[in-house]
Amino acid sequence: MSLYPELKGLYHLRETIGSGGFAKVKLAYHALTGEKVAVKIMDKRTLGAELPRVTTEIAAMKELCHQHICKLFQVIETDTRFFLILEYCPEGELFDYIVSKDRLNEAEARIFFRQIVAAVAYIHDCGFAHRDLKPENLLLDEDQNIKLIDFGLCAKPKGGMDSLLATLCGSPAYAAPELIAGRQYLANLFQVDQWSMGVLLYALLCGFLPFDDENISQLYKKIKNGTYTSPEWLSEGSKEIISQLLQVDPKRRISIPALLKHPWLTKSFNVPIEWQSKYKKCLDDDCITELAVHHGKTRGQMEEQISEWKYDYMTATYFLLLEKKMKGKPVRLLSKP
Ligand SMILES: COc1cc(O)cc(Nc2ccc(C(=O)Nc3ccccc3)c(OCCC[NH3+])c2)c1
Repeated sequence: MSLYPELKGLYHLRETIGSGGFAKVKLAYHALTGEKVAVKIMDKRTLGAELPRVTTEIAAMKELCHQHICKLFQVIETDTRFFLILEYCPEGELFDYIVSKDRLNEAEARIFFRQIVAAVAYIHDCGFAHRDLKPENLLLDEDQNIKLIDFGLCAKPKGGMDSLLATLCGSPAYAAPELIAGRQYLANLFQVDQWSMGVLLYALLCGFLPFDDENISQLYKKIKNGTYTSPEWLSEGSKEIISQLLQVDPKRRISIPALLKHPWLTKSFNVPIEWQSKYKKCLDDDCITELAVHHGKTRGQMEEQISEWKYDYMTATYFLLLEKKMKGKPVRLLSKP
């Protein structure tokens, strides 16, 4: 008797590859494509007060589709559990990679950091702030590309910046002070990710954290004052970009647009960071055709069904066929249902 009957025939579960507070992550194979996935399993009974984080994360991930963000393929919810079917990132955590190499040289840190900035620029453009950027939340796929994970703490201010700015632009004379402050608050909400990226870049280049102390109140004092030291191996360029990110005053912190064309990040690439999603908005013909043939439907019927983006098994199968195509594998399903 399978431990998780909900997955029977859909996913073949294998070993546990991670377990944290409220979740266990297992390796699995998607039955119809044979592609590997990660399955994050959460028990509702132990989630308790954390439950809103899961619904926040699921809502956010359904809106995010980017080459440097771990993709959500399917959500299975039962009375007692959540199953998130996620993109497989076999090279593990960036954290472990840094530790294995002690610290990274500028060229390698630059490659990773360009991908991290691209992912953050994309989620900010979608109206989200991640708010929990750290090496443990940056995984590596089989090509050592960055995949941002864990959107449990992300925030999407209701309607995002636009609706709030529209209110202010519409009739600022009538806007309440907290709304004006809210605007600053909202902007700052997004700026928190820049600070975390400063800590990340420092960790990549140094192999340890800029602010660290066993005593938590000492640690908070260092962070609030923004006091950190730069090791002698850091170049002037590295020290400069880190200091522009680790500005205590969020208004003085470098913006994402400025970061995208920052000389330290464009050095030896000579092009600004291409942060937009590489996923096409339109559906992929080969995947639609294979799915239509497999399910004995017309292409039109298949397109209509996929376009509902229900994050059911059909959504997962479409995305995993697309993954196969992007990896140069045949766009084929493995067996009849
Ligand atoms: C949006 O993507 C998310 C959200 C989320 O809340 C959690 C995760 N967690 C993941 C996703 C994938 C893996 C994974 O593929 N790991 C892995 C695979 C093969 C070998 C080694 C690691 C994952 O791993 C968790 C353990 C990493 N230390 C977590 C994604």
